Amino acid sequence: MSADPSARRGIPDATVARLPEYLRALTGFAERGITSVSSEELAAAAGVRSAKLRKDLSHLGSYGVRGVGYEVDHLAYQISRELGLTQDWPVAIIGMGNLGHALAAYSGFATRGFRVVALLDQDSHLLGQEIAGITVQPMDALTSLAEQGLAIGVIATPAASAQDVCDQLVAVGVRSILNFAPCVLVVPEDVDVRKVDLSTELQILAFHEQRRALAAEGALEHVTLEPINSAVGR
Ligand SMILES: NC(=O)c1ccc[n+]([C@@H]2O[C@H](COP(=O)([O-])OP(=O)(O)OC[C@H]3O[C@@H](n4cnc5c(N)ncnc54)[C@H](O)[C@@H]3O)[C@@H](O)[C@H]2O)c1
Repeated sequence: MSADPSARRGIPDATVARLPEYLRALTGFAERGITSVSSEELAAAAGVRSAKLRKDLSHLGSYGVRGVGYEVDHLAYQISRELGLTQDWPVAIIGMGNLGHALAAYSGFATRGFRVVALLDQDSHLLGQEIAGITVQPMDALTSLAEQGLAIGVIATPAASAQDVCDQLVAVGVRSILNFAPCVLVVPEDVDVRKVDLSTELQILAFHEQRRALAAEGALEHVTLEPINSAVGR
């Protein structure tokens, strides 16, 4: 996914990171039968300031129409195309424990263009089991799966195994990895790794909660309490 259209057109990473949120908001409008939205309405639904939204969307060449706003379906299509979601992305999940089970059963991937094609684990007790209609396979199935086409590998193993699993994915040509294990993965330059870590998010919330409490006690002077979303550039 490194050769995506956004990178070619120089769309800032921060903008790319907000596009899924705009898409989610637009999908919500479409589900309610709303066909056009103002930048203020869309910005509010996505939790960003409208000036930032307009700037983000201008990178896509989408400026809206004065007095009308943005056409919901068209903008959703533009964003989906930019994110590569108009293509089909076959996904393999590795590590079918608690998290792997939950991810496999999550129907939201399919509706966003990510098709879970394989579930893998090294535990012989799990092999052959069916989860969400897909049979769990051993790790050596990776090579033939990659030959059939595998775009993204999701790592849901313990941290101690994650690098090894990552290396196996890279060896069969997978270039996009979503890592849930709490560790840093070492990959070649042309491989993209995204890390999901709920504990980090909780720690950030705890930090802001603590600052709020200290400010309320007057223990922190001259502290401006910014909205927490500013931490991710909203
Ligand atoms: N990112 C998050 O927010 C978040 C949340 C929950 C859990 N986690 C992490 O997700 C991972 C999985 O958590 P869990 O509770 O599902 O664990 P689990 O122990 O229930 O499942 C792990 C699975 O990985 C398999 N496995 C281990 N080594 C393997 C290898 N080399 N190749 C293939 N499969 C292998 C095991 O057989 C097991 O089925 C852990 O690293 C955990 O810390 C992350």
